[in-house]
This record gives sequence, C-alpha cells and structure tokens, in this order.
Amino acid sequence: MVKQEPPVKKNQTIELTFEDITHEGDGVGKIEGYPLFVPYALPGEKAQVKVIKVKKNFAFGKLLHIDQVSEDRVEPPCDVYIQCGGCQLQHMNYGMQLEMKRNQVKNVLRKIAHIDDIPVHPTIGMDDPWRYRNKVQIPVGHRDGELITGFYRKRTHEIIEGMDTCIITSEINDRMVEAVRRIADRLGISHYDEEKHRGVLRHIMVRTGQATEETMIVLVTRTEELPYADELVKELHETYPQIKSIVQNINKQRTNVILGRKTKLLWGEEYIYDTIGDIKFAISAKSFYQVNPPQTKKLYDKALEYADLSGGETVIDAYCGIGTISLFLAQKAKKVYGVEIVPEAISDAKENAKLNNIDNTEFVVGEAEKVMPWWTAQGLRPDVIVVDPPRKGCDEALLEAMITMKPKKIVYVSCNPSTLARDLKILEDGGYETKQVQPVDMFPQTNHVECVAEVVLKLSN
Ligand SMILES: C[S@@+](CC[C@H](N)C(=O)[O-])C[C@H]1O[C@@H](n2cnc3c(N)ncnc32)[C@H](O)[C@@H]1O
Repeated sequence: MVKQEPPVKKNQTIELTFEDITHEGDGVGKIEGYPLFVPYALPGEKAQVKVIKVKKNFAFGKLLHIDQVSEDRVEPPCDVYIQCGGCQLQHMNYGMQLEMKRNQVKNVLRKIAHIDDIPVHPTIGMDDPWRYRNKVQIPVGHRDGELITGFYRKRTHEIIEGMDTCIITSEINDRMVEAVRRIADRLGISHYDEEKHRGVLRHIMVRTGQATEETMIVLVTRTEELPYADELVKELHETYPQIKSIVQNINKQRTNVILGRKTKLLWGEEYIYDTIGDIKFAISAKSFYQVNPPQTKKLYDKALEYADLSGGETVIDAYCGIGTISLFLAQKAKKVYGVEIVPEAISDAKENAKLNNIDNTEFVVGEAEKVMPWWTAQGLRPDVIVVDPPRKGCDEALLEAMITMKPKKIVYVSCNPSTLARDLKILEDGGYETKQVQPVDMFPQTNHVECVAEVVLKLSN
C-alpha cells in the first residue's frame, strides 16, 4: 500500500481558510481534506499560518497574519491573554462563545450518545461576562529579590511577568492576593521552590462570597510552620475588614495538586458565608463551591425545574458538595439524601441545613459509587436522582445503581459534555430517555461548558 504523505510540512507557511472550530476553541482549516488546528483562528477567516507540528492525520499551526477577519473577532481585553492560556475564547464575541458551546454539546451528544433528536437549548449566558470568579488560586514565586504572584505561562511553571490582575476574577480577590503578596514579601516569608522542594509559600487562595463580600484567605505552605504567621494574619485582618477567615493549608508533596490534606485555622471563622437565592451557605476552605454565583442560581433553577418536584418525593443528590443543590431540592421534596466524598464538605452541608432550618435532609460521607449500591441494597427507592459529578463523569457502579433504583427522573448536571454523553448512552441502554439539555455558561471566556439534562424513565420500564 502506498503511504499517503500529509499535504503540509513542518515550518511551511500556508494560506488557510477556516471553516470550523474545535471544543478547545482552535480554528479548523483543511488542505485537501487534511485538517489543521490553529489556536485563535475563527471560522470564516482566511490567514497565513505556519505549520508547527505534523501528524499522520492532522497538523497544528500558528496564526501569522489574518487576511480576512471574522465579524465575530474582538480585541481580547486581557494583557496576558495569549501568554496565560487560562482563557481560550477572549478573541471571540460573547454571542459566538455561547453558540459555540451549544454546538459542542449537540455534537458530542450526536457522536457519543447518538442522540440528535432532542432540544439542546441556547446557552444561558451572562449580561456581563467578566469579573465573575469568586475564587482564585495563585502560585507564588520569586523574581529580582521579590515575591511575585501570577498565573503560569502556558505549558510552563514560570509565572507571567507583570500580571497584576485577572479580569475574570472578582476585583476584591485580585486585591487580596496582592495584599498577601506584599505583606508576606515585607515579612520575608519565602516562596516555595518547586525544583528544590524548598521554601514555604506555595499558593495564595482567596474566596469571597459574592452576596456577603466575606473573604477567606488560604495560605498554602510546604511546611507545618508558617514563619511570621501572627504578623501576617494581624496586618491582613486589621487592614481589610471583609476578611473573615484566614486558614493555612499544608501541602508537603511534590505535586501539581494545589491543596494538601491538612488545614489549620489561623484566625477568624472556619467558614465564610454566601447566599444563592434565599439559601445561605457556609463554605470551608476545602469544599467545592461553584465559582460563578449568578450563573449557579440559573443552573440550580433549571435543575429544579427539570426535577419537577411536588412535595412528596424522595430525592438523592449524588456528588452533593456542601449541599447546595440538595437544599434547593429539599424545599420542594419530602426527603433529600446527599452523598459526597470530601468529609469537610459534608460537615458544611449539615451546617447549611441547620442554618436554613431545613430538616428533611440526610448527608453521608463516601464514594457515591459505593454509597448508591448500598442505599439500593437497603431498599431506598428515590423518585428523583440528581447527579453533579466532577469532569470524569459518573462511575459505572453509580449508573448501574441508578438503573436498579429506577427513579422516574434523573437530572444530570455536568461540567463535561463528553462524559455526560457517555453516561446518557448508558442510561438510555438502561431504559431511560434524554428529554432536553440546557447548556449554562458558568465559565465565560473559557472553553468550559456546563449543562443540565432531563432524563426520564421510559414508560415501558
Ligand atoms: C461538580 S462538584 C458538585 C458539587 C455540588 N453539587 C455543587 O453544585 O456545589 C462535584 C463534587 O463531587 C465530589 N466528588 C468527587 N468524586 C466523588 C465520588 N467518587 N463520590 C462522591 N463525591 C465525589 C467533589 O468533592 C465535588 O464536591
């Protein structure tokens, strides 16, 4: 058989017309049917491209000059957009971002789950898609004799020079990171050196409740001891009264995972509070809490609408975190069971139920894929199950448990359309039918998509 050579060569400059866009936000153009992926190119554009990597079936290119500019192109407002890589879609107008995310969901449902006959609604967006993140985790480094903070340059562990703001993060969090950096630098607290596995301060994490403006500072250190902790803490809370909690998290490992297992309260409360709708939440350092509060309200409202509760139902909220969705559901159900793997999140969930005088919830620490079969064996038969797993989707044992429990409805909240599609296929094979999917833009300017799917038991089951 004659081996077909790719029609382009490394380092060659070619003219390319872009006809599509990938899930990552790269433009796709073809030469003789052979696709090239080019970051920051948009469909409809014609450009000069340098070929940088050639594979058998596709290549990657770099945008050199755009000859024909798309009407959807906008000037990225962030100074370090290209260097950082945390956002991927700032060069695209917001309407196109929303449409791209909807198409991504439609495509994976068709390709992976063979579902193409159900409504995938237009993505619910934000009026102002900037400064929405309520949490930031910033690495600490060192340059020219000074502590520095900032995101890593794409594909490196080198902090971007001169990065003093992130325009998708709330201003208050930006200011708090800078305050910690400045005071820690003055006190002489050392930064963590990854290569030598020496030094102290690894990351500064800041979370601020959007409704309450209460701030928690988490100082992630390599060492148990944080030198000058008293001075740092005193200056921070005396200068910035919105700080309600200062926590040290110890991470001794050589790892990219930011938080370690152990946390120590240095000053203030264990929690900060926030409200979504009319429910108040206590949030501790290690608990998952959605990063975009106004969109979270829209997401949870949609989950509640799809759950369609009338007051008499038993509901399971799997992967419940601090009980956010559970408490919304509990207001409209007879009983809600929540399961979550992080013990601190479950103690927050219990605290949150008390805080809101909600007494029809039961929260369990454990792996949802083990607890659900156990509940099944105990005879628990919920009317509705809500799942909101991490990006890797639901474990197969959990999907099987759901199919055995036979709830009349499953509401699947997902932050990864590909694993959502994979799991919907398993549920469809198990007697369920996907009715509709609603994408919600929780992460504007990035290529991440969140969705809620309504899944019902087929009548014949
Ligand atoms: C996407 S978050 C959703 C949390 C919550 N529903 C919310 O909206 O805030 C996923 C949650 O699943 C938890 N988790 C991850 N793996 C798990 C497992 N195997 N069993 C139970 N919970 C798990 C994480 O700790 C996290 O709190």
